[in-house]
Parts: sequence; C-alpha cells; structure tokens
Amino acid sequence: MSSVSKVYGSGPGAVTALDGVSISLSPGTFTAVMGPSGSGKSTFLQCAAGLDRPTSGSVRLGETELSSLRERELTEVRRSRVGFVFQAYNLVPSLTVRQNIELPLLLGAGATDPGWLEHVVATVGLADRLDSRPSELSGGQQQRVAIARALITRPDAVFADEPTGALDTRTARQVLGLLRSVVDSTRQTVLMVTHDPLAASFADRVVFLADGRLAGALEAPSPAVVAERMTRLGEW
Ligand SMILES: Nc1ncnc2c1ncn2[C@@H]1O[C@H](COP(=O)(O)OP(=O)(O)OP(=O)(O)O)[C@@H](O)[C@H]1O
Repeated sequence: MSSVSKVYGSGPGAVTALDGVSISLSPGTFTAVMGPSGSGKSTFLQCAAGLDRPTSGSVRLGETELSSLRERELTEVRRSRVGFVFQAYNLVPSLTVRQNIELPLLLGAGATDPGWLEHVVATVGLADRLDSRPSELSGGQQQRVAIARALITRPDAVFADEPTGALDTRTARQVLGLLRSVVDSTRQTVLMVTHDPLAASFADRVVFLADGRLAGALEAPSPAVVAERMTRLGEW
C-alpha cells in the first residue's frame, strides 16, 4: 500500500486512524503488526484486505489496484483472493467442519479442489473431525477450522486480527506454529495484528504503528526485543 490514510468522520470530531502509511508485503512472508491500542492496526488490516476503503492512497493486492474497483468487484476480491481469521472464530454453528471450511467455495469462490481440501485439512490436523460441529471442538480446534477456511480458496494473502486473542498460551503457540508452517510450506502471505510479543515472534517481520504512522520494523523478531520496542512505543 502506498500513502494510505484513513479518516473516520469529518469536521472537528474527525479521527485520523492511518496517516500516510506506505508498505509492501513480500509474497510468501509472515508479517505481524503491533502498536498501542488505537494506533490503527485494525484499520491498517482492513484497508490492506479490502474490507474498508482508505480515504486516500492506494492499496494493491498482487496486480490489482483495490481503490479503482467497484463494490461488486471488491466483494469478489474479498471472497476469492483474501482469507480472514479473526479472534472470534466466526464459524457457522449449524454446519459441519467440512462445510465451514468449504463455505467460501459454496458462497461462489469456485469449485472444491479435492486434493487441496485434503492438503489443507491435513495441514490443520482436522482430518478426523470433518463431520463434527464447531460446538464439539475446543477453541484451538475451532481456530484451526477458521484457518483452513481462510486457505481453501488459495488466497493471495491471509489477514488475521488477533487470531490467538481468545486462546490459552499453549493452544496459541500451536495455532501460531500452524500459521508459520502454512507460510513455509505453501508460500502463503500472512499479515497478523497482535498485541502479544510471543505471537509476533512467529513472524518474519514485525511492523510497528503509532498514531496511525509506521514506527519502525524488526526482522526475525524475538519476543524480548519486541516487548522492549513495545514498551518504548508507549502503553500496550
Ligand atoms: N468505525 C470507526 N469510526 C470512528 N473511529 C474509528 C472507527 N474505527 C476506528 N476508529 C478510530 O481509529 C483509531 C484507530 O483504531 P483501530 O481500531 O485501527 O486501532 P487498533 O490499533 O486496532 O486498536 P486496538 O488495539 O485497541 O484494537 C482509533 O482512534 C479509533 O477510535
């Protein structure tokens, strides 16, 4: 994205959530976004993913310039070219695990490729739970279903907003290890917003936001160095 700004509201009450952010994510890499509360992380993710339109600036996904797309085309991009993972798993309770994973395809993103489905299901370790309902699964398992659902369309990028926010430390590590292995084994591009230095350490790179602006980056981040940098950025 290039010179992206996002202003909510207008007049004296307007809030500048992003202020001229330029960044590019290399394909096949795992990037974490950190910053104090209100620094613009979620807004950044939503603009990068085409869930929200910036007030100014340009966002490109692969070769596609998102700002020039009509609403219908943008919906199509969201459906078939990006995957999402949220803190709340957002699974459909009445559907089985298999149906939840295939949901983007059922909603029109394309036909199921049985080989890819099998690969994704095996990667997230759910082959023996395909006929279960989400309520029969643990939180970590439910998040793994959500990750499989995000991968099923072979998206250009997966966007994750606090994907381990609702999980205990051990389960969180498993889910983060899964995201890491997905990046390594399928060259998937992942962008993850997190507050947690340990979660960020699974990424190749951490970018920091403060007051809607980029405030530095760390390559091959260790939890201790990330924590130290966050302390210097202010509150958590
Ligand atoms: N829909 C909205 N309408 C008005 N202001 C908004 C809206 N969404 C976000 N903001 C404001 O934009 C700024 C950035 O919000 P954002 O949610 O991107 O920050 P964040 O870094 O993700 O915060 P947190 O870590 O607390 O989730 C904040 O000041 C927030 O109040």
